[in-house]
Amino acid sequence: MLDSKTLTQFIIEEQRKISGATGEFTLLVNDIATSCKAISDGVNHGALADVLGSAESENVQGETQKKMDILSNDIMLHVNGHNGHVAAMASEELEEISAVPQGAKHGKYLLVFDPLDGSSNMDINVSVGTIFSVLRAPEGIEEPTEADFLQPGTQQVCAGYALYGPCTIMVLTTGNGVNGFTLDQDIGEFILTHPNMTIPEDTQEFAINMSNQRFWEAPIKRYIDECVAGKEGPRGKDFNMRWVASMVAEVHRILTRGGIFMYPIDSKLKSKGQGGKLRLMYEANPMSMIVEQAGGASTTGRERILDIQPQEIHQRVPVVLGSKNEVERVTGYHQQ
Ligand SMILES: O=P(O)(O)OC[C@H]1O[C@](O)(COP(=O)(O)O)[C@@H](O)[C@@H]1O
Ligand SMILES: [Mg+2]
Ligand SMILES: [Mg+2]
Repeated sequence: MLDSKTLTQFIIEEQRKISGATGEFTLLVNDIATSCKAISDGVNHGALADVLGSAESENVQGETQKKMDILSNDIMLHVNGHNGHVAAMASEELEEISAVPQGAKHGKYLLVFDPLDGSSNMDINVSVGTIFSVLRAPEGIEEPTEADFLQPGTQQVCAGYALYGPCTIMVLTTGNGVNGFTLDQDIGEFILTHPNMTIPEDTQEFAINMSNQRFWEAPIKRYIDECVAGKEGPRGKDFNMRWVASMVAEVHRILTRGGIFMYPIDSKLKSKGQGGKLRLMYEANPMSMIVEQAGGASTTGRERILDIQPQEIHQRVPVVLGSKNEVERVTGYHQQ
């Protein structure tokens, strides 16, 4: 085991290639990794600790928060807010952005995160995760505002997730490919186990919540009908289907064996005045950077997600991501 690289060693080596790197980014990634180790420990305790079930509160999305949503949010804020590497943070579980505590040193990064993704799976012991995105804070500004966070996904310095499944894995990119690290619970270190993850351009596996079928737009209906028609249909090949209801688990499966994941816009979401289900800043953007860095593609069905100019911190967008040729086919159907 000791001949494998730890996450910290890997990031230090990467940063050495960047002239002018101060080491602050390495320390930030270390803090995020520490946060995810603590969240992993919480998740793994399940009913042994008071982390299952709902809290008596709602988040800005109008969703009833799970106890683990709140605990993981507190962990991310506490661990990353006190070490002087971030200037401010934003979270799925907070309506407003969170400035670093009074008196704490301000760092040069902005941290955006979904502290617990797939939280509807927490009580049924199915994989959940944490998703994060790192942006640069505007220089010389003491108190960043929400507007400073509203940068297109192409401006991300780093994006990653931790998946709390049968084992805990952290996957991240700093713009030089995608690497995965498995948490060795014995030594408490993330170890490089999945170097240079890539997504095959073709796939025969799709993921979508089929129960929304009657609300879908025609291009999505056509694409899924053709997949379901299989060999006998215009695609001439059979497709398999998966739906874990944790975006982190879907994306990890796609990074591991290919696939296409879709949470498209539909008439039900539109009727609620929503631009999609998933959130741009802390779900779609970080996952899109990872997917593109692994050779895949990520669109709304109509445009590249990383090119979108964000309008507000909890903005929702349609998501179609994964194996390049399938994503391009779905996007093509939207243009016809
Ligand atoms: O409940 P549905 O329609 O299956 O949606 C599942 C999707 O919602 C999410 O759970 C939303 O994320 P949160 O759990 O962080 O709110 C995604 O992880 C997942 O892909
Ligand atoms: Mg989520
Ligand atoms: Mg969440």
